[in-house]
Amino acid sequence: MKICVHGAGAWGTALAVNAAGRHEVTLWARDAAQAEAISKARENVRYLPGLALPPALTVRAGDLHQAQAGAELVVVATPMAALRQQLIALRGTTAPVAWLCKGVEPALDASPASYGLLAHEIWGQVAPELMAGVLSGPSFAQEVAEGRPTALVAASPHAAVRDALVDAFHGPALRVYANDDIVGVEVGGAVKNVLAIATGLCDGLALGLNARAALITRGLAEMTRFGLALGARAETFMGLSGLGDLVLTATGDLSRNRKVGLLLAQGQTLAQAVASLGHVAEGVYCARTVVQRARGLGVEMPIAEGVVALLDGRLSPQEAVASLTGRDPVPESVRPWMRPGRVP
Ligand SMILES: NC(=O)C1=CN([C@@H]2O[C@H](COP(=O)(O)OP(=O)(O)OC[C@H]3O[C@@H](n4cnc5c(N)ncnc54)[C@H](O)[C@@H]3O)[C@@H](O)[C@H]2O)C=CC1
Ligand SMILES: O=C(CO)COP(=O)(O)O
Repeated sequence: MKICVHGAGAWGTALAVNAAGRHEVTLWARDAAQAEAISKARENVRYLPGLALPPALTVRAGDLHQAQAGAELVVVATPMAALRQQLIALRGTTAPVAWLCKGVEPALDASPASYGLLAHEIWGQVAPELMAGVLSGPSFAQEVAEGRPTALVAASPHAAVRDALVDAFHGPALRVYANDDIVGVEVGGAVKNVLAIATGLCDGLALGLNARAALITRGLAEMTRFGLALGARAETFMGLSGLGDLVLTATGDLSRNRKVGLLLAQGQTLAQAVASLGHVAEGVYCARTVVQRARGLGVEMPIAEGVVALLDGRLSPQEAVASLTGRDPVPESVRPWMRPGRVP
């Protein structure tokens, strides 16, 4: 199978490396100098150091459509902030297209009517004619590149897209499950990043394992409520892109989002924490939008609200914790926490 991966960051490079042994893979970088450096060193020193690229993997820059000529699958591996422009650039592509980004597009402005979109909503807005979907699930790039066992989920309303993703990436160490609930899969991938900032903060403040388990469980309830209000299926949140990715990102020290929480707990400013990562931490950019959309839907997301107050500098780490521990008692069930008249 011929595959073209757009975006030579950590995740695009890792998946390209993984598939290169079985398929004809091209990794496209937007920056010609970056493509040349990767090609020469046969290593992505900037984003995935220490891993030799297989000889079969082609790295190139320049015209996107030339790079993907003849591809039977196109993978967009850029951060969420670049997805809109990538999908516009991909108009006219007849091969299945899948994005890997996990987030929500930042709102266009601060007005209540303007909210950020999930990836499939951007697709619907700018290039609905594409056969498209998302590949998500608990997967640190480093481990996938090293060939360690990993399970992903391919979600799309189009069976052809789900099948192409399974054909491309399902292999000896990488399992790819199919799901037609693209809303649920995308909500899981975006909200877990916000919750990982919260658990990073919790662990950085040494609040204990009980507190972390509470945050993960109640975080899953918030994620599910938000997803249900957007039309997702509840069972998706018990799957790879819900519980699976939440557990991985909230507890795994390879997570950039978790690292942001840990660094904020140490007293770093958000700007310092983000600068020290060298990679994108999508939770920083989508937390505000998630909360804004949840408010519009009448969905309560107290943990995400706490993260936004922390990121905005309205609450200190200790005050953000107090804003959660000091809440009035509520029932454990997911649905009653939705405001009246909004229960799906
Ligand atoms: N790294 C990981 O373990 C995983 C990351 N993801 C998601 O994949 C997405 C990408 O993450 P990473 O590769 O880790 O990010 P990264 O920070 O390692 O690299 C981002 C890459 O995107 C490129 N880029 C940025 N804007 C671009 C544009 N307009 N056009 C083309 N390329 C552009 C950058 O040059 C860079 O190569 C994020 O949404 C992330 O949440 C999902 C699963 C695993
Ligand atoms: O999405 C990921 C793992 O599934 C990567 O998480 P981070 O972006 O927090 O590193």
